Amino acid sequence: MASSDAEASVVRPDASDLERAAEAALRPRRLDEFVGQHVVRDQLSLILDAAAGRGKAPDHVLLSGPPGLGKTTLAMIIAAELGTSLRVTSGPAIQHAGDLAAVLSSLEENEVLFLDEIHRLARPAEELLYVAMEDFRVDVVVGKGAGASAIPLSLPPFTVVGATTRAGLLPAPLRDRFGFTAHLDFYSAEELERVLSRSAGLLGVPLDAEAAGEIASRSRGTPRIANRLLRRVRDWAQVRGDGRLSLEAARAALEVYEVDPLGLDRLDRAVLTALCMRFGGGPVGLTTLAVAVGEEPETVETVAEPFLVREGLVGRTPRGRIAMPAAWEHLGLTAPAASGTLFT
Ligand SMILES: Nc1ncnc2c1ncn2[C@@H]1O[C@H](COP(=O)(O)OP(=O)(O)OP(=O)(O)O)[C@@H](O)[C@H]1O
Repeated sequence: MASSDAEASVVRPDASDLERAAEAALRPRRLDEFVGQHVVRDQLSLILDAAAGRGKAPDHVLLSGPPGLGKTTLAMIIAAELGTSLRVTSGPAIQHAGDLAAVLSSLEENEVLFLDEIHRLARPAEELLYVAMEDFRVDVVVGKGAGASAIPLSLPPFTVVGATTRAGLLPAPLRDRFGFTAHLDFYSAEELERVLSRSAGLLGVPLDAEAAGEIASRSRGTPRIANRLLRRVRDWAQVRGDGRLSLEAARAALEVYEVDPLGLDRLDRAVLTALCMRFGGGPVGLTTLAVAVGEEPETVETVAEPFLVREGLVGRTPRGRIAMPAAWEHLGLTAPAASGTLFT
């Protein structure tokens, strides 16, 4: 998604470059500051303590889950807890196997290599990565064609932390090279309230408990969105209020940014409205639906749809997308009697 799209909406879970800079200040630095995800935290803490006790690099770690739930944050925490540095790259940034070989061969002992969007690595780079992760070796190919030969180059021990929003797209041989795989889940409203009160403390703004509750309930279970909404409420309180982040300030600011009580934004509502009003509740194909709302199919599928499906507003069927009863209700519309047959 283009960064301009991300900046245009406060509730999309992706982050633009500007957004990332604002986020950096709010990132938890250590495992005990990381809110929620208790099981993952506990498992990770065992792995890190054991590795520290042995004085060795821990197993490779794969983190999966939707955007904005803390994968990058956890990778940084892993490096910090191990007292080592973090090298960051991503699947799309690696065009050729040689690019990855260059990164791997410059790693220092026990460093952590964060590979974001690992499902987007090109196949030759993926194959090079298997060997590097398993045998701590890269084969540097010299020459071309029949005269080409591979010179093995040993690497110091290191840990790969891979992150993906699409774990299902990872080929099994790559998945198998990770000794620990964790799936991050959406956060509860109570956990998001804790994220918000920590962030408000760091920003030095007074956040009322009711306001924290209101923002949390409209944050789509996502800390990145919670922090973003907090900053927008802070702006409102500073410019139009008395500086205090009260319930009133939260509601007024969220109205200005068109975040509705479920946390839906303009694109979500456009999708629901098109589904119900133009297509009678569906089923309708993704491409047709995307044209109707003036967006790319990929944006509708990866940005709007997961949350709408999770909230039970949209259903996916082999014949296309359908509006669920909750969608009609949310828009204040009455479902046509015939649409009931879609669910039987
Ligand atoms: N468990 C948490 N506790 C407190 N803050 C969190 C937590 N998880 C995420 N955050 C906040 O949310 C922001 C987004 O997190 P992060 O960048 O780690 O997400 P991500 O899963 O890597 O997203 P993407 O896949 O889009 O890169 C961080 O800046 C951090 O402030």
